Amino acid sequence: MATNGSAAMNGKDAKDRSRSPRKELKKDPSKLTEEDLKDGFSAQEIFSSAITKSGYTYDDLICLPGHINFGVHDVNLTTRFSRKITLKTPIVSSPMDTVTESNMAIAMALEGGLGVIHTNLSIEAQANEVARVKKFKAGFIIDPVCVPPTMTLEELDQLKSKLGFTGFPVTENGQMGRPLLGLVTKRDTDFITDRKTRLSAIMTPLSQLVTEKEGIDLKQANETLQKSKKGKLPIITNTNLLVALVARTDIKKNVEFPNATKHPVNKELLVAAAIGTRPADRERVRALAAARVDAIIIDSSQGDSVFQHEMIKWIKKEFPEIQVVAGNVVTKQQAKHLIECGADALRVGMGIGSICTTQEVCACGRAQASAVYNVAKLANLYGVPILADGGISSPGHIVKALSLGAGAAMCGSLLAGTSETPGEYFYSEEGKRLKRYRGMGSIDAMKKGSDDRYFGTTSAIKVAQGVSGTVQDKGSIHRYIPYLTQGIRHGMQDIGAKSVSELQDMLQQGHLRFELRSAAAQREGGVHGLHSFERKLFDA
Ligand SMILES: NC(=O)C1=CN([C@@H]2O[C@H](COP(=O)(O)OP(=O)(O)OC[C@H]3O[C@@H](n4cnc5c(N)ncnc54)[C@H](O)[C@@H]3O)[C@@H](O)[C@H]2O)C=CC1
Ligand SMILES: O=c1[nH]c(=O)c2[nH+]cn([C@@H]3O[C@H](COP(=O)(O)O)[C@@H](O)[C@H]3O)c2[nH]1
Ligand SMILES: [K+]
Repeated sequence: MATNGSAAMNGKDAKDRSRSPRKELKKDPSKLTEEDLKDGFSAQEIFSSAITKSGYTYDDLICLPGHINFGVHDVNLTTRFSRKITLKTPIVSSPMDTVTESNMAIAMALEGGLGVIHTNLSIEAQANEVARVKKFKAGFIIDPVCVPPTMTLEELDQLKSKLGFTGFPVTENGQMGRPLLGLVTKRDTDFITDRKTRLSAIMTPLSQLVTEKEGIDLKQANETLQKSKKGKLPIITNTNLLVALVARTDIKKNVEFPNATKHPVNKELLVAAAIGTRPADRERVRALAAARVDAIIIDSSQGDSVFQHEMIKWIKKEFPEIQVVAGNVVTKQQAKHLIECGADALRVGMGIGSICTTQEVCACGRAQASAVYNVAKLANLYGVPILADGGISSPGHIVKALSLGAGAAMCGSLLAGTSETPGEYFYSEEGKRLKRYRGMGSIDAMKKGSDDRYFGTTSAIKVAQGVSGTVQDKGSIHRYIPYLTQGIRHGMQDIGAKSVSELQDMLQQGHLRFELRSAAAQREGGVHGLHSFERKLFDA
């Protein structure tokens, strides 16, 4: 620059320049330096609040493309959830009562992510949800609906029409884990005209059943089913207690889950669960630990409280093998406090979720891209991963969260409405298939359970920090997560990052380039100028 400037003072050059200024500025392309080719801005330049004094969120930004020298399938999404847990899919489902119970946690873990069981349940019920995930074995039904021998065919008919399946184990008292007495299937029941007949009279008794003993694997179970030509195979203990049921129809549709998040030794799926910071939550932690939970998420909108500091230290002392995810935080100072108490990961996001009203009600929070970038930068110094929690409504948002330093994205609304979430589907007036989705700080959710977290049951006024609404049916997690991960892979390929760690190295070295988007640029980036269009998410 300085030499150019002084050259311009030189008489001859000054004359040339006045004649043809463009010629002077043209640079020999063979002499272009890295600096000449730099486009956009590093994250550091964008988020340095001293310059911008603004908070930005995902939609304010766009990632500039890099160079592609690998295929989309070569992109490796393996990432860190916490100090000790890695995931092959960087997606975690929120601890919300319309998002994650055991079915969701099982599906998320099978797809390589992780589910966090919400805490709006009694201690016993929450621990039971965790246990269901830990006991899950692909192809094995670990809690089949059982019936008692005293049940009549009439009652069985009602059960069948409600549940949609036809074969049931008959056990003492009709409970799981009790001695198996027999099995009733269509063959036993179809031609009986007196529907008052009790099952004990028509069931196939245990002595005539093909069964297998506890400990058998799916391959062996499959062989036995094929050899015996039966539809159902009860698995029992040496004393005939029912432990599981294997169904031929399930085996047929049982696919492999190569990305599943499993314990490296015992191969059980991993699962997390949320707790609060009240004294009674220590009892909850004990019950969750007994159910072999792998990670505990301390669920609070403002994690930097003495209550949480004490809880983290207590869990790490009592149950050092359990990973503790602390939060939520949005500033470096909050993050430092929680890391120094022993947090194994941090959850980042305040008031930015789709159902959140915290920023409006409490005036506190932070735009999410700024929160993720700043907290990740600090946490990275300690080797602690962060979860970008909330505000994710597309695979592109997940790419941006990873690009700003997050280990994984925690999603509520994005995953709500899938078939594995709690709650029944219903139809809107226009015929759309919907499920409920609500904030854990909404009046509805508080009424169900989180009540005393707020102001105690005696409090006269409940201030909502969330809303309750509906979302559209998204089908099964087993189709939806592959769509999301394929989208993320395309995004990372465009950026030129073959893995999450490579992406984050690029971030730290300033090689990852971003630009802020004006309001017009954001409009341009969306669908525009059409009379109408239909958005189909994927074709599979
Ligand atoms: N990510 C976000 O932006 C937000 C999330 N939420 C969700 O709503 C739910 C409830 O969140 P919060 O209201 O933040 O729950 P919280 O349990 O952290 O706080 C509720 C109230 O209880 C108090 N409290 C907690 N432990 C205490 C103790 N041991 N002794 C005395 N007082 C204590 C807190 O100071 C606060 O006033 C969570 O599921 C959370 O994820 C709610 C608001 C915002
Ligand atoms: O302000 C809030 N009031 C609430 O009632 C509430 N409930 C959940 N959350 C947080 O929102 C995240 C899910 O957000 P998304 O739907 O955008 O994925 C979740 O993961 C939570 O962090 C709440 N925030
Ligand atoms: K919000």
